[in-house]
Order: sequence, then structure tokens, then C-alpha cells
Amino acid sequence: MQVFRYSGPEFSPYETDREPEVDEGFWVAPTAAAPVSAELSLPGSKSLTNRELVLSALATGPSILRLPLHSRDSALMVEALRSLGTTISEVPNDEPFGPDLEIVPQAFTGGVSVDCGLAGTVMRFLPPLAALATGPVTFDGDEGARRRPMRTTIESLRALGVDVDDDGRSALPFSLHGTGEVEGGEVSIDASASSQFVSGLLLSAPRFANGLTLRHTGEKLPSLPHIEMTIDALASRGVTVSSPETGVWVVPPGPIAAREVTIEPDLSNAAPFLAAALVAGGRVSIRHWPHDTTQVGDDLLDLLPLWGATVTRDGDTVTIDGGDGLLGGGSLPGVDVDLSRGGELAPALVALAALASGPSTITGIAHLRGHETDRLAALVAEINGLGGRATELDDGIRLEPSPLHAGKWKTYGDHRMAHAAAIIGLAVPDVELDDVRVVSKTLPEFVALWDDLLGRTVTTSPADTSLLGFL
Ligand SMILES: O=C(O)C1=C[C@@H](OP(=O)(O)O)[C@@H](O)[C@H](O)C1
Ligand SMILES: C=C(OP(=O)(O)O)C(=O)O
Repeated sequence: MQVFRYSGPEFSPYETDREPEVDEGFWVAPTAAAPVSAELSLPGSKSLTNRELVLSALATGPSILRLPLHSRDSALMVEALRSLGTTISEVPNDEPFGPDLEIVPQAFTGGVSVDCGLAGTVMRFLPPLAALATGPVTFDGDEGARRRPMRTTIESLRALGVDVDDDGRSALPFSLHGTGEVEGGEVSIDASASSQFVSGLLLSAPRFANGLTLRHTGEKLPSLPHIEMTIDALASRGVTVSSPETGVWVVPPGPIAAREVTIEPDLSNAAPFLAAALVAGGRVSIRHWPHDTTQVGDDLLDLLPLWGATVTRDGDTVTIDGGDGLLGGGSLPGVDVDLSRGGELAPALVALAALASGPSTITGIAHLRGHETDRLAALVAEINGLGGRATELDDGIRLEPSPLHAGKWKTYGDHRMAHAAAIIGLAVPDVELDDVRVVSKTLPEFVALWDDLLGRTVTTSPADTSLLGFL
């Protein structure tokens, strides 16, 4: 496998080293010429890596992250923590996806600007931590990041006594003025637009003088497994978060322990690879699939059988068998599925539904309008641009069966829009992505791994990972 670095100021801090087929990001998704038969390893989870980076910076001593993700979102988190004073260094390993990281906490200093890029985890997890710094910290990001919901982060910090200056925007850019401590106490928030508002507060709350009692007042709360992941990561560092009733979390003040932690592979990023078995036919295996995980990508093992997949597990390798697949003469059924637990799985699963021979309704995903782009509008527009019949619902997307044809596909800065196009492109020739470099947000190796999946790739040696040296 060859490791790519993508360039382009909006998308990535990496240096240029592109393959010709991703020239300036233009990429024609390859069709599957035969059933797939692939066994892949995937890089680390974005959600786990960025939580563990934050907790390591807040901890009482040095931590080591084994097999962390190296992508734009994790690089932005590393750079932000470094600018706030944390020492983060690379520790070489023999693995293909980049070095381990050692994090040595230091007192947080202000007078810095944090670039959030388009990373929800950076823009929602770091402001509560930055409130513990001495001095002003400014947050900004990509143009698309300025459209993402931030009101709840800003208002909750104000409710905790933090001085935040947002010029009335309730969005990026904004500044806060850290005094070195946060009183903490009780706060009520509406987290219906993103679970990350809850996670961001819980992560730093042990360092608040009085801890935190957090109450969610909105009607719905998306992405519950991601909140479980936050509580689990805190528990592994000696902080017990209790939940006396649904939508209420109590975090006691106290030390956050240092630890050595191995980051699980990103199971949400497994979605396009596993879905490929259903389209091309054949089998796709993912190595190192955890037996017990808070990652919502684990739900794929229950979701993909709705489209006809068979799931088997051999040790820590999980295999999805797509049988003959769509291209081998099979068909994909229509499905009705609520993805409120795992909205980040929606683009890949909507792509499968767009290839189905029956109608599908994917619901529980209204909050995806505030993701990297308005994902409901983007998926509907791009699927219909290829001849599909998708309609936006209040809470999701409805898809009627329709033959798809060649055409252009816009990625809107959204890595998962690229994943969705790649799935459709397996069955539909000449799906042309305007910019596949967006994959660098969480999986810079996407194109190389996709080529591996389709048996189109050269091999790599661990030395190639030096190409990832952007930290
Ligand atoms: O906490 C996290 O790591 C995440 C939470 C979810 O956010 P939302 O609740 O905003 O969907 C998820 O979609 C995102 O990809 C990662
Ligand atoms: C919603 C996502 O990302 P973020 O962490 O930027 O919210 C995602 O990866 O699907």
C-alpha cells in the first residue's frame, strides 16, 4: 500500500506528494472489475485519538498513545494542544500508519489562536480546556467550520463563568479569556445539534474546581455511543462519571490519570470498505476489530446484514461476505433504518441505499445538516445528479430505486461524501469527484486502501509512513 499526502490549504497541512490520478484532488472512482477479496488494517479512530490527546494534556503525568490516528483532524488537535503549552512528541513504531505519541502535560498558556480546521472534536473539545489557560485563546477554522453549530459550547462556557467574546455570532470565530481556573458547578445545555457539546464539557470537567453537573434539556440527543466513549475514556483514567437520570451527567473534580493506551482502528471508516463487499460481491475482512468497544462503527455488523451481508469473526478479524453482490447479479433490498446513534455512518449507508432495488428511508439524522457540510442536502443533490431519486425529509433521506449514470460528484470538503461516491462508483462507471483530498480529514490513506481493496495497488513498506511526517 502506498501512503498519500494530500495538499491544499483548505484541506490539509500535508506536503505535496500526489499520485497522478489524484491530481488537484480530481478522482474518478474506480469500478469493481471482479468480486473483492481483501483483508485490510485501518488507521486509528479519530474519536478515540482526539479524546485521548485531550485527556493526556489534562492528566497528571506523561501518557503514551499507541497506534494513534495521523490525519488532518488529529494533526489539528496536536497542534492546538502544543500551542497551549502541552509537549507532544513522536515515538517511532513498526506500524504502517505513523508513529506513537508521547504527551507530557504542562500548564496551559494563552495568547494563542487555535485552528479547528473542520474538526468538530477540536472546536467542541478544546474551548472548555482552553478556559483553564492563563490568557486569551482564539478559535477559528475553515469557512465550512464557521457554519457548524457552536452556540451550545459558547453559552455553556458563559454559564460556567468564562468570558467569551463571539461578537454576537454564536459561531466561530470567537475568543475566550482564560483565568487559569473554571469554577464549574451546574449547567443546562441543549445538545440536540451535537453530542460533542456534552463530550467537550465532560472531558475537561474533572479539572473544574467543583466538577460539573451537566443537564441536557433538548428533546433528542444524537450519537449516544460517542458520549459513552467519553465516559469510558474518563473511567480508564480514574474519573467516574455518574448519570443519575437520562440526560444528566455528574463529573466529580479530581485528577485525570496518565496512561498508555492503544487506539482502536476507526470502525466508522470501515464502512465504505465493508459496504464494497455488498456492491462488488466477495469478502472484505478488517483486522484488529475490537471485541468490546464504544465505537458506533461496531453497529455496522448489525446494519450491513439488513442489505444481505453475512458477518463472521475469526479472532480479531471481522469479515463481511457480500455473496454475489450487486455486480454479480444480486440486488440490494430497500431498508428503513434509524441512524440517530451513528450519524457518521449515514453517508456510506445512504450510498448503498441509492443502489438498492427497493425504496429506503434513513432517519434520525437531522443533525447531519450541521456536520462537515449539510450532509442531507449534499447527498440528495449528488445522488440525484447521477440520476437517483432521493428526497430530503425533516429527519433524514428517502430514496426510491433509480438507475444511476456517470457524472460529477461534489465532495463539499466532507470526507464521508468521498466515501459515499467511492461506493457508488464501484457499480457506476465514471463517477468524478471534484476533490478526493477531503479524505485527509480522518483517513489520508483512503485512495491507497481503496486501490488495495480492488487489487489495484503497489505494496508499501513501513518506511513509506515517513511521508506522513506532518507533526
Ligand atoms: O465525539 C465524537 O468523536 C463524534 C461525535 C459525533 O458527532 P455528532 O454528535 O455531532 O454527530 C460524530 O458524528 C462525530 O463524527 C464524532
Ligand atoms: C461528523 C464528523 O466529524 P466531526 O468530528 O468533525 O464532527 C464525521 O467524521 O462524520
